[in-house]
Amino acid sequence: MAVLDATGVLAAVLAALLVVGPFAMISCTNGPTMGALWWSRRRQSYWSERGVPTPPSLPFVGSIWPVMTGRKSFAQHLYDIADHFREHGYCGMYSGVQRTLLVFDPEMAKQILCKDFGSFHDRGFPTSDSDPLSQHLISLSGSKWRNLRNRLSPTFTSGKLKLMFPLMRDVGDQLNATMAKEAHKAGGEVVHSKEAQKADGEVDLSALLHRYTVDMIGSIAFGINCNCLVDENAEFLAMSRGVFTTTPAQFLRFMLMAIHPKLGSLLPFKLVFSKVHRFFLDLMRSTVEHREKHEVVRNDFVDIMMQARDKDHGDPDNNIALTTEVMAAQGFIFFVAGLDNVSNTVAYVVHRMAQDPALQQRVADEVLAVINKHAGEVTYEGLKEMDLVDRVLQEGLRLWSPGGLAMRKCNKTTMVGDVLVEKDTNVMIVSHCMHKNPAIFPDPERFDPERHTAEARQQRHPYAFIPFGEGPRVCLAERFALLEMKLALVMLVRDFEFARGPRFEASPAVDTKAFFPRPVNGFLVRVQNRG
Ligand code: HEM
Repeated sequence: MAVLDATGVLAAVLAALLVVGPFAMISCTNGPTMGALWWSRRRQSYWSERGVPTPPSLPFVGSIWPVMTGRKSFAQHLYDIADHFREHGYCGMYSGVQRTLLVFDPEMAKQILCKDFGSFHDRGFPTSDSDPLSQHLISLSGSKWRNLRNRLSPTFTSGKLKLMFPLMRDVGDQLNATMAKEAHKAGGEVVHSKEAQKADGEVDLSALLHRYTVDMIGSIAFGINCNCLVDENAEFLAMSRGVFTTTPAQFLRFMLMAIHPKLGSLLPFKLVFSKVHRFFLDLMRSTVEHREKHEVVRNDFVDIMMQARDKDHGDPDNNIALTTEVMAAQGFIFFVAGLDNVSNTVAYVVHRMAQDPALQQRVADEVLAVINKHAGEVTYEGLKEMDLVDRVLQEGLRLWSPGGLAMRKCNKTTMVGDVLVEKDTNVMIVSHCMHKNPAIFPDPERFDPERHTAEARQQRHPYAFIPFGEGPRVCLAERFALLEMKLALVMLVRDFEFARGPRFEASPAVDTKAFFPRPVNGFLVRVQNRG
């Protein structure tokens, strides 16, 4: 979300000055400053007064200074705090003067995400009528969220996924074809002969799989061919990068929102670039017009939204009208939630297998045996039979941790474990911390798909491994994401072998400024034809 560079740091400094500056200026006139400092300190003593451990905090800024200065991503900073208090199962922190409870105990997570969902049904993200792309499932609250979620839930049922699978497989075939070309370009000569392979033959899997996910969401969510796997300069690819890019002004708004939501939403610009904003609105408008005019039925996400729109009625306070803008917001959030998460998890898994030829061979054996059984085809049913493929992806989700946080805002004071969580407290379930807890996953940095057998799952708390969140607000597209990742992995492993090349990084550096984990130099692996 927040990609921060030198200009971003400038914005962070501006944000800090904006918050601290006025008080500093008043300091010349002392009395009010002392009052403001006292007020800030008072708010920041909330957790210690209740015996909840917290990291150190700065007046007005709270515990998020490393994020404001761009030294750490928001998620990484939270992971580090949670790790420090791991034995405790929870801790407090402050964003500005706003209190947040971090939870990394499976039983408390279960209570918040599921048992007491009625007290924690929102994430507390602001939405605004003047910013139509903000009105999506991730941000909406209360009955409007419930109403929309109920109407969009049928998008990814098993029946719908089976209908979509031929479209998905077309994108998978294209991934396979583009991998062959990319490896050839890189000097691998994979298509022709193993012997002809030159010294490097490396391909950046992160970039390639990003193109795959854009094409997949374009096809499934918008019913269009984005052509990113075929054409590196496709417009959609530029737009998808725009989704993850933040200007200093937008970063300023983001930081102000972290300090206080009302401060951020007062600013007169939107969270995403206006060019990107217009692109998604125009795309949804033209797609809907085309379908209405030509009576196209495609059984995809746009169809589901159009059918739901035609049934719109009832109390506007509880109902969200599916205008073209609101539909565009849902398509937009698929782009935010469904690209890097998926592409980098698959890339990470292949990268791990490049370091473990025996595991890679076992995965390939399973893939080839199941494809053989299904008359040489990659089928929906066949993918469901691939147990080891499933487990290596689960292990990738655990270690790469693309969805390491589930956010909630308490809407009704509730006792959680031994902590009284008062209304308006922000709550973050730090699943990443549970996924790396040696008491739950011994030797946690080891890549071991055996952790995900049915027996192993039965032996741990059901909320100890929750890469897609849990409860009524669990990831809407969990089944789709798993199928999409499986398909990509199968299409790669079926025809190619992966190994360490000259630029291989065993532990790739992760971008400290990206919201979702992202490798700074991509995932470079050497590729050759499967012999
Ligand atoms: C590896 C891939 C993915 C991971 C790890 C992931 C993870 C998550 C997590 C942790 C949440 C929050 C759950 C909670 O608060 O309890 C979430 C929510 C969501 N995800 Fe995903 N996700 C993935 C892929 C996708 C894809 C491909 C899409 C869309 C096509 C998507 C759409 C959504 C939506 C719309 C929500 C909000 C649900 C709601 O609030 O009702 N996700 N996801």
